[in-house]
Amino acid sequence: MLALGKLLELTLAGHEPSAKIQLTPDGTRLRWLDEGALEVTPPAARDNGLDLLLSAGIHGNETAPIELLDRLLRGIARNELHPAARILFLFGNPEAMRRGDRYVEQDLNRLFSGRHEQSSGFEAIRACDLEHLVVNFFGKDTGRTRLHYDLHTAIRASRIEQFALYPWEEGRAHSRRELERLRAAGIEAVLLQNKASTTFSAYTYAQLGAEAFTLELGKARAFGQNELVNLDLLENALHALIEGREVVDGEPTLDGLQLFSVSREVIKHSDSFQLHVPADIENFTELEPGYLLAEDIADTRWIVDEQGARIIFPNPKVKNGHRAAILIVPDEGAGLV
Ligand SMILES: O=C(O)CCC(=O)N[C@@H](CCC(=O)O)C(=O)O
Ligand SMILES: [Zn+2]
Repeated sequence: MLALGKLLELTLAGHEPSAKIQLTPDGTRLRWLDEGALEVTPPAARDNGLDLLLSAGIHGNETAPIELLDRLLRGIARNELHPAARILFLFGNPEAMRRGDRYVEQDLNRLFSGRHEQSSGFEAIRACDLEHLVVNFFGKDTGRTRLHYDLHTAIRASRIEQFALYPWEEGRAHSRRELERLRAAGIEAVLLQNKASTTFSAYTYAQLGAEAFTLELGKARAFGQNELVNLDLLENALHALIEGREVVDGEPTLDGLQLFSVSREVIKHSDSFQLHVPADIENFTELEPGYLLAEDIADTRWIVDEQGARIIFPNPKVKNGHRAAILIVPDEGAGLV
């Protein structure tokens, strides 16, 4: 296998490869760009016009998606997968990956869309570097199709194990076709966002015009302990995207895909913040109207008043000013186009 196919090994070892460009026997070019960053270019005759950004390790301890990208890249470097798409593979936070931690100094996934300019330190520099890498990858050619999957795992167990978060931009509708593709890739639910955010997928969606998603793929575990997460459908879908084949097999449908929208984000304002849910509560647990969810300084209280409300990402340990939970409600999908 080509040495650049071992991007994960190189990244975990903190090694810069001596040969930065390698060609597979079928003419696919691999180019190492930076720590954890590798561009794949198919031969011109096979290029189908898709620019596919695949990222994982934005949170360093979320290993199942990192291992998935490693398998895809090795498949290409072994000449087993034959790309028709241009692809940028990114391991988001190499230092956090080496430490097995979510982040080093601060959450990288809160620093995009220029938010890094208001900050400093390790993750702020990395967010700026990642933005540059992606801008250069997508380039100025607006005739090509831009697609970004930012792969994650969640901190806690979930009643719906594999789900997507679909970013938001003023005046832009969410795409039914993209959701059909996600359904075929084993995604069971999609959360339609309704406000701007500083995550990586929100950046590529709103600033760079890509179709972009954060994919949550089970519970975060250490390297080599991901056998309980079945990513076969997603892996098949990514093989198809990479090779320029149709992901949806048969008639496209959203049947079985659960849609939600954000009702409220619970923001932690102070050290007095209290979240009144069991420590082991699962994502997508339903909360009854009247439930006192959280309290904070100045008698701030979050009481559930939505029918069919569910909670995701409850985390009272986030820094002040950050999101400590999201309350979501079922969505009919009326705004899809
Ligand atoms: O499990 C948790 O509590 C957090 C999981 C996580 O990191 N989720 C992403 C979602 C990104 C998005 O909103 O698109 C994050 O919070 O960064
Ligand atoms: Zn994550």
